[in-house]
Amino acid sequence: MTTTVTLAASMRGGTKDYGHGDAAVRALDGIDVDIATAEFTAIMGPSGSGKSTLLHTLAGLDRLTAGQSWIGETEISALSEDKITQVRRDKIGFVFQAFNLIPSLSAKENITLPLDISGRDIDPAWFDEIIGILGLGDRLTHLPAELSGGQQQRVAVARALVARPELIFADEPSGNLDSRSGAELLGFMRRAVKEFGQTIAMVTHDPTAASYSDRVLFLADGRIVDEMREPTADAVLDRMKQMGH
Ligand SMILES: Nc1ncnc2c1ncn2[C@@H]1O[C@H](COP(=O)(O)OP(=O)(O)OP(=O)(O)O)[C@@H](O)[C@H]1O
Repeated sequence: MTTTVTLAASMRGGTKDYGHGDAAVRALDGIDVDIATAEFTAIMGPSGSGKSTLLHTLAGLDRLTAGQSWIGETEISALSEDKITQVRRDKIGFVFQAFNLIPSLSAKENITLPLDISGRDIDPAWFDEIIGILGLGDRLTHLPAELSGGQQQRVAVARALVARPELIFADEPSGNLDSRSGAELLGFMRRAVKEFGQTIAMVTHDPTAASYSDRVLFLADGRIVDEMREPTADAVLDRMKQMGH
């Protein structure tokens, strides 16, 4: 029996240089990677190994110097900035450490902003489900400044999920949270993958956070040097130690 894996994102020969001459840094050095649909992928590696650069170039927030990358079937490395912006808006949700909530908008307005911007309707049942699972029902009229860090982060997750993006990119999503809120958030992300078929790619330094994923990619010096399926926190920690982290 053969099974076809659908790809939510991929990269071939991904190379990214910053700066010029003596100051030049090769942040990505010929990366080949596939992000399968309905899978939770964690990206780990020492500081400066290229994790954020990989996430940003996969998401079309930054351009490769050489090589190709795709979101679904669309080769974004071949598109103009305007077209990339459109692909990002239509297909991608972001959960970054700086929550990027708009201070003057309520939690609910922040959550529905991506749909409002792209002129799409809100699916009320889906909205209610996300809000229920994230426990934000009694916080929807609050401004971000009136919410705890954990609640703000959950608003950012709800905003990323509400448009049912094909792919969510997360950069240290639990980084600013206490361990209980972090575990809740990661548990929810895992549920979104298992129960709703959401695809998530997440950068993290934390072996426990990585253990919520289906697959960990290990980066070193801009290259993928290893991967691990069904990771446990201990196995990830051992691997990181071997890498001299
Ligand atoms: N805008 C930039 N200009 C110049 N160099 C950069 C830029 N962004 C990243 N770099 C360099 O590229 C390399 C990879 O950086 P990147 O942020 O992707 O690593 P990382 O693995 O995410 O690191 P960390 O875990 O510390 O966040 C580093 O050497 C970094 O100094």
